[in-house]
Amino acid sequence: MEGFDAKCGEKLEGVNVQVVLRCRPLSEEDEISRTPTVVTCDELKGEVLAIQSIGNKQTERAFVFDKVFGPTSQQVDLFTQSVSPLVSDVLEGFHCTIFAYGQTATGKTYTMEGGGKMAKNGELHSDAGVIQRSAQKCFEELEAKRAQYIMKVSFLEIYNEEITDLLSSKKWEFLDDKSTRRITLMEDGKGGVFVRGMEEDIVYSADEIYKILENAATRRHRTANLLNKHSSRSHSIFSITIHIKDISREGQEIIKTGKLNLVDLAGSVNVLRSGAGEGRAREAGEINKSLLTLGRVINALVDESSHVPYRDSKLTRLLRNSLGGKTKACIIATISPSIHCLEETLCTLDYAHRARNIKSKPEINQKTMESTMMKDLNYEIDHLKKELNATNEKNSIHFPRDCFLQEDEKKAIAEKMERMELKLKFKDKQLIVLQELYDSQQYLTADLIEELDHNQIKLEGSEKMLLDQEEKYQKAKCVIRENEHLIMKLQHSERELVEHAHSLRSELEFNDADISRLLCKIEHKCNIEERNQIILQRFQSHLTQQLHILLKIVSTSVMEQENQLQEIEDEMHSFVCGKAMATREYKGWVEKLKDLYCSGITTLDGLAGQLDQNSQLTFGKFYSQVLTHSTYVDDCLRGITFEADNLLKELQTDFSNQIFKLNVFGKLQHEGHQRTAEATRSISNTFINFLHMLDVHASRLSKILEETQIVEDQQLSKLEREFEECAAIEDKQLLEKVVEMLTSSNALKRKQVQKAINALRQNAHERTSNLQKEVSNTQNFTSLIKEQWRLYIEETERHYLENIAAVESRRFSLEEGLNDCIEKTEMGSLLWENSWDFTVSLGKETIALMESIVRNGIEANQKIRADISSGATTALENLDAGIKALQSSIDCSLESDDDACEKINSIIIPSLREQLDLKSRHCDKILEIKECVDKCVKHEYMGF
Ligand SMILES: Nc1ncnc2c1ncn2[C@@H]1O[C@H](COP(=O)(O)OP(=O)(O)OP(=O)(O)O)[C@@H](O)[C@H]1O
Repeated sequence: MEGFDAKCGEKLEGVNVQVVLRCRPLSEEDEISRTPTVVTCDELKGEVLAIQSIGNKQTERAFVFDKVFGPTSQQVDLFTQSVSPLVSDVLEGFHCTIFAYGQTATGKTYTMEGGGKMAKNGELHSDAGVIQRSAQKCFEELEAKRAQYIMKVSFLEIYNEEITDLLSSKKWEFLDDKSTRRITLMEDGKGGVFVRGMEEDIVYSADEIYKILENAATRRHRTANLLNKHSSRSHSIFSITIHIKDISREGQEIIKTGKLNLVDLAGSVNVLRSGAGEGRAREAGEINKSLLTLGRVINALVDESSHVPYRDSKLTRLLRNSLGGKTKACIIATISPSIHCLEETLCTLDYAHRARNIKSKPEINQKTMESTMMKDLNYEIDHLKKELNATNEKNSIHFPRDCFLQEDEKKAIAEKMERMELKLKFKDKQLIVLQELYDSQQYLTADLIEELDHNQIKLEGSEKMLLDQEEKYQKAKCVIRENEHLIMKLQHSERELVEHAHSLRSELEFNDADISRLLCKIEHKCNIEERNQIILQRFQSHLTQQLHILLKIVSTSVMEQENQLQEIEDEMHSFVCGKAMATREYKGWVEKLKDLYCSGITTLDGLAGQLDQNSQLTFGKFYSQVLTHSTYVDDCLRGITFEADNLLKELQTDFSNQIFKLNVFGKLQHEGHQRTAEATRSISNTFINFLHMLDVHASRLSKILEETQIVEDQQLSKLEREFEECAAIEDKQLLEKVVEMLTSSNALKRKQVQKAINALRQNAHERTSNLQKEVSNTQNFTSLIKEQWRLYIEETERHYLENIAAVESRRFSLEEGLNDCIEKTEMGSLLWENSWDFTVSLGKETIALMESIVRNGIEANQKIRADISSGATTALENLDAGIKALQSSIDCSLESDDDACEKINSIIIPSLREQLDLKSRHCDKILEIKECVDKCVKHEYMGF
C-alpha cells in the first residue's frame, strides 16, 4: 500500500501534528493515601498547569495543547473531539497515525484499547477505546455511504527491537521457535519499508475487529506469561487499511486508500527508576532506544534538520511516513496528576509540547482503478494468495457484499478472478521453485551453522584450555601465597628471637646497673668511713686541745697559787720581819701552818699529777683503740674492695664474652636473613618472569582468539552481506530470469560458501595449531617453574632448620653465661652482706669500748675531784684548826696583830676564792669535755 502513486493524490499544505493531552484520574490507592495532585487541566483553554516545588518555592509551568482532557473526561469525549475527524480523513484516503505516549500506567492502553469490556449487542461499552470506536465509525460511515471497500487490519508488536505479528494464529502455536514467530522489516526499494511475513486480516464488521483485539490480548497475555513480557515495555501498532472504490469528479473510477495506524507506545518510564535488573535493563535500554529514536526523530523534524534518524529503530522505520511525511498525525499524551509522577509528567509535557511543531504534508491516496490494478498486481498477489487460502479453508469465496451489486462488475471481477487464478498458478510454480531455492539455501545455511557450531565448540575447547591455564595460574598463586605465609612466619620467629635477645641484653644491662649501684654504695660507705675517720681525728684533736686547756688551767692555777703563796710568803716574811719580835713565839705555829700548807699543796700537786697521768693514760688507750679500729676498718675495706674488684672484673669479662657471643649470633642471624632474602628475591624474580610469560601467553592467546573472532566475524558478515546482496538481486531479477539466476546463483553461492568454509577451516586450523603451540609452551614453562619452586622449597627448609639449630645453641650458651652472672652476683651480694654485718659489729664494739674508756676516764676524774675536794677540806679544816689555835693564842694578846691578821686574811680570802673559782672552772671544763665526747661519739660518729 505504500506503493501508491502519489502524483494523482490531492496535496494539502503542511499541517502541524495535532497533540492532545489526557490526564487520568487518581488511582484508587492514590485516593486512599490522599496523594496530592500537581496538575490542573483547563479543557476550555486547552492548557495544563503543572505545579513544581523547588526548595520552598512553588512554580507553575503552563503547557498549551490542541485539546486537553481532564481526569473526568470520558473515552467518548476524546474520540469525538480528537480522533473522529482523523477517522473521517482516513475514509477520504488519508493516512493517519495516532500515537499514545506517556508514562507507564497513565492510560495509554486504556485510551487506545479501552478498559477491557467489549461491546454488547452492537453497543460499545463506555470504556471502549480509540481502536474500537474508530473501527465502528469506519464501518458505520462506509455502510452509510453504501461504499464499496475492502478493509484489512494488522496488529504488530515491537519488543526489544523484534517485531511480532499478533494476528499470525499459526505461528503462536510454535512459541519456542523464535525464527518462525518473528518477522522482519524490508526495504521496498522505493524508500519505504514493508513488513515481510506480516498477516493482514480482511474484516467485514466492527465485531470482527473487537474479536481480533480480544484474541491478540489473550495471545499477549500468554506471551507475557511465557516470556515475561509486559505491555509497558512493548510498542503495539494496530493498523486499519481501507480500499474504497469511488468515482472522481471527472467520472473516473478510482480507489482511495486510507490507513489508520493506532500506536500504543511503551511506557516512558525512567530506566534508572524502574529498578531494572540486567535483563530488564536491556529491555528498558531497547525500549529506550525506540523511544529515544522517536524523540530524536521528533527533534530533528522540529528543527527541520537535514537528517532525520528514522532508521535508528524499528518503530521509527515502520512509522516513517507517519511523522513528517504524508501522514496526518495525532499524539495523545497521557499523564497522571499525582505528585509522585511529577518528574515524568513534566518530561511528557515537554516532549508532547515540542512535538506540536512537527509539520507533515498529508496527501490523499487515490488511484484510477486500471493503473491501481496493474501497478499493484505484484504486491496484491501475496495477499490474494493468503485471502484465497483463507477462503479455501472456509470452502467459499468471500468478497464484500457491495462488490456484487452490479452484473457488469460481477463479470469484470469474475474475469479478473480467472486472470488472477492463472497468474496465481504461474506464481505458484514460481513459488515452488523459489521454495526449493529457499530450501537449498536453508541446507546451506544449516551447513554453515553446523560449521559455525563446530568452530564454536573448538573455540569453547580453547576457552576451556585457557580456563585450565588460568586455574593452574590461580593454584600457582595459592602456592606462592602459602610460601609467602611460611616466609612471614619464619621472619616472625626470627623477630621473636631477636626480641628475646634484646630482652636478655636489657636484663644484663639491668644487672650491670645493679652492680654499678652496688659499687656506688661501696663508694658511699668508703666516704662515710673516711668521714668517720675525719670525725675521729677531729674528736682526737679536740680532746687533746681540751686536755691542753685543762692542763694550762691547772698549771695557771698552780702558778697563781704559787704566786699567791709567794705573796703570802712575802707578806708573811714582811710580817715576820715587821713583827719579828712580836711574833717570834708564834713562829712555830706559823712554821707548822706553813708545813701544813705545803703538805696540802703537795697533795694537790700529786692529785693534779695523777689527773694528768690518768688523762694521758685514758687518751693513750683511746688513741690506741681508735688506731686499732681504723686499721681493722682499713683492712676490712681493703679486703672487700679487692673482692669486689675481682668480682667486677669477672663480671666484665663475662659481659664482654656475652657481647662477643651476641655479636657472633647477630652476624649469623644477619647472614641467615640475607640468605633468605636472596632466595626470596630469586624466587620472586622467577615468579615475576613466570607471570610475565603467562601474561604474554595469555595476551597472545586472547589476541589469537580476537583475531579468530574478527576474521570469523568478517567472513560471516561478508558471507551474510553477499548473501543479502545476492538475495536482493535475486528478488529483483528472479521474476524475469528465475531459472538462469537459480543455476548461476546456486553455483555462485556454492562457490562462495565453499570458499568461506575453506577459509574458515583454514583459519580455524591455523588458530588451533597456534593455540596448541602456545599451550605446550605454557605447559613446558609451568613444569620448569614447578621444578625451580621445588628446589627453592627444599633450600628454604634446609636454611630454616640450620637457623633453628644455630639459634638454639646460641640461646643455650647465652643462658649458661647468664646463669654464671647470676651466681656471681649472688656471691657478691653475700660478700657485701657479710662485710656490712662485720662493719656494723665492729662499729658497735668500738663504740662500746670507747664508751667504757670514756666512762672509766670520767669515773677516775670524779674520784680525783673527790680526792681534791677531800684534800682541800682537810687542808681547810687543818687551816681552820691552825687559825683557831693561832686565834686562841693571839686573841687575848695583840690588838696590833689585828691589822696583820686582817692583811693575812685579805690575802687568804682571795686565795680561797680563787681556789673555789679554780675548782668550779675545773668542774666546768670536765663537764664540757664529757659533753664534747658524748656529742662526738653519739651525734657525729654514731650518726644519731
Ligand atoms: N482516564 C482513565 N479513567 C479511568 N481509568 C483509567 C484511566 N486511565 C488509566 N486508567 C486505569 O489505569 C490503569 C493503567 O492504565 P493503562 O494500562 O492503560 O496504562 P498504560 O499507560 O497503558 O501503562 P503501560 O505503559 O504500562 O502499558 C488501568 O487499570 C486503567 O483502567
